[in-house]
Amino acid sequence: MARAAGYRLRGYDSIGSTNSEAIEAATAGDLGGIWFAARQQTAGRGRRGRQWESPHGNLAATLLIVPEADPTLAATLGFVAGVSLNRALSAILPGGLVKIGIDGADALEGKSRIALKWPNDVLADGAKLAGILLEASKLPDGRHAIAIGFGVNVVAAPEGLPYPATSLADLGVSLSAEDVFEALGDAWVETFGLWNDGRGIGDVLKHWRASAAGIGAPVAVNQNGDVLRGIFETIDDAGRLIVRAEDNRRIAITAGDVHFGATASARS
Ligand SMILES: O=C(O)CCCC[C@@H]1SC[C@@H]2NC(=O)N[C@@H]21
Repeated sequence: MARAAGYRLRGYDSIGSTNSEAIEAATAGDLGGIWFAARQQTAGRGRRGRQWESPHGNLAATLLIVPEADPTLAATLGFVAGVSLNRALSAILPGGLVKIGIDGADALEGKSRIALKWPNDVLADGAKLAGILLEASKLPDGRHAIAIGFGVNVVAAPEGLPYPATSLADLGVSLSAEDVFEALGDAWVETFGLWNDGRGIGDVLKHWRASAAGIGAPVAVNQNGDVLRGIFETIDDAGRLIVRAEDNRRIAITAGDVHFGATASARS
């Protein structure tokens, strides 16, 4: 892999899972500021215990960091990851570029082809292009090592999923995983600076909301088989999904699978 602005880099041609490698390194006392990037994963992991396909040529990269922020704030790094990936991919995809000023939604210009889907997906033209998996491991000194895993479908998208998926190649972009990694590394440094040990989470969330898919639209949220239907109102300042339920209750959701549309089913 090419370059990892501001961090150490461990590159692999093929590996089981960059997230597993990062957590193992942290457990062995390697304390962060390291990117683990691979051209292929043989045991890639997705959210909620799912498998993540990482054929040769797609990007699999994990950043291992040990933030000073407390664990609740550290969990908001998923939004830093989403905003970073959104910035990197919006700059890469023709017609994907949207100018987002530091003040968030007010500075949004035009409409991007790239959107963020709560909690951790990146969509292109409505289909899943990339996913993020955030995992934490408690260190002996009480701090938490955070592994932030990014999977981007660069050359191929998985088939047979219950939702649409796409790749940069499908979208007519012929870039390498190295190119995408470089763009992601730069966008991460910028967005992580904005996060500022958690003090800037409000600004990060403004950016996230400005690129969010489905705000104001019908949504179905599947929480381990329980399905909540309503209108997706916003993401609150803790990063929770706020749904106005059909019985008018305002419900804050911390985990679940989201499906958009008036006929949103609760497929995962
Ligand atoms: O959408 C999801 O379910 C999250 C996918 C996260 C995949 C990435 S690829 C790099 C890192 N290593 C893994 O095993 N998973 C994450």
